[in-house]
Amino acid sequence: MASTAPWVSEKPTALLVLADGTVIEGRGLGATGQAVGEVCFNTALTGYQEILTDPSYAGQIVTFTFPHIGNVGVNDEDEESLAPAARAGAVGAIFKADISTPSNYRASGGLDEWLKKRGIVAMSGIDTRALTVLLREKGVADAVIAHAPDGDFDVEALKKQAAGWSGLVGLDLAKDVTSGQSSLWQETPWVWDEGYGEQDEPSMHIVAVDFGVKRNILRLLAGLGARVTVVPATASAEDILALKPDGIFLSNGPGDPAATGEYAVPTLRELLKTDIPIFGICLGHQILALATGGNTVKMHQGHHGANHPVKDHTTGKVEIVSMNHGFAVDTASLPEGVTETHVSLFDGSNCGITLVGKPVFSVQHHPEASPGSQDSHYLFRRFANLIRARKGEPALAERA
Ligand SMILES: NC(=O)CC[C@H](N)C(=O)O
Repeated sequence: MASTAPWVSEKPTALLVLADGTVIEGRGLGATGQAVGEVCFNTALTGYQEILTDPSYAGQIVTFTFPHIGNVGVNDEDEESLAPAARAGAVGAIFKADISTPSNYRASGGLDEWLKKRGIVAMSGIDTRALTVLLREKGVADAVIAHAPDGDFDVEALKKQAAGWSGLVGLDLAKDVTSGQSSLWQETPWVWDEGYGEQDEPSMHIVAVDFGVKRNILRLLAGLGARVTVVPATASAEDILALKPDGIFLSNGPGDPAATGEYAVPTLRELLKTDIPIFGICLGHQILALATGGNTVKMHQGHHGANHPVKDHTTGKVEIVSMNHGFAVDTASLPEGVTETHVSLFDGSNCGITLVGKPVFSVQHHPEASPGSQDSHYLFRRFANLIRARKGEPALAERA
């Protein structure tokens, strides 16, 4: 099937080629060349820069259901990835409307230039509603997004490339985006130095295992009054414990949790033998579930948005959250001693667990709210309270 959007009358300068041979034409934006990845749709109305720089999107091409993306430009603070390289984040982006001139007091530049600089291949002028319907019906798709300003494409080669890609199942991508593990950036361990939030003197030490950590998570951990040391995804339990943490944080990250779990699960099982509080988000949640003996499964279309309802069974409250995951913890696989704490009200899938009698819990969604509502910020205070309880300090109010 070839589909040309009615408003594209010129020669297409970008193609999205799905593994099943579907070819969708549009206007090229951002980096030229091509990128292979899994196409998913994100329903957030805001936060496109946070979304595109979320390292959990490595290996993925994001199509935005909101039609007008780019109108507030880009700035340095909204960058979620700590690594400057393109591969620490989405590899491709799909928009309905062309990018307009940025209009916002925070903007330091335009989205198109930024996409180019970051190496993200993008396209506009396509019917993103039709593409979303297709992804909802058939599930997320392996694809190639290609941008050639002269409009010359070898469509057959692109089809072959899309069909030949392995897909995300079985892929450990955390090792590619974690700090210290690649030539991307930082030596590890390193200490977060963008401020301690509310207090000058840190009162606790949190070691964050970086599977592709987002900047706003580190900001919020520091905001608890913590000194935060970041270690690579492959850090051993010995390395982590040598840092004498008061709490251990397991970050979000890209790829298949079972693949990353091959090295992360044995480490975590060692850490679970201690009484140190542990908090996991997204990939960190999935790895915790795997460490307890549970399973993860690939989802049909995943959850990607900033408007998902999740229920916290421990309080009975519903929170509106940011989501970005394509794998999920299989609730039925959770062993005795693991309690489900949160559930998605969209499809009933698992969104949180706690280990009975242990100061250990994790959630599937993104309580750092980047982008998205701040309903789940209380989870950071819940973590701080576990650490404070172990130190004999009084609890903070969970909800501000
Ligand atoms: N945001 C995340 O950490 C995503 C976790 C995992 N890569 C998934 O897609 O389910």
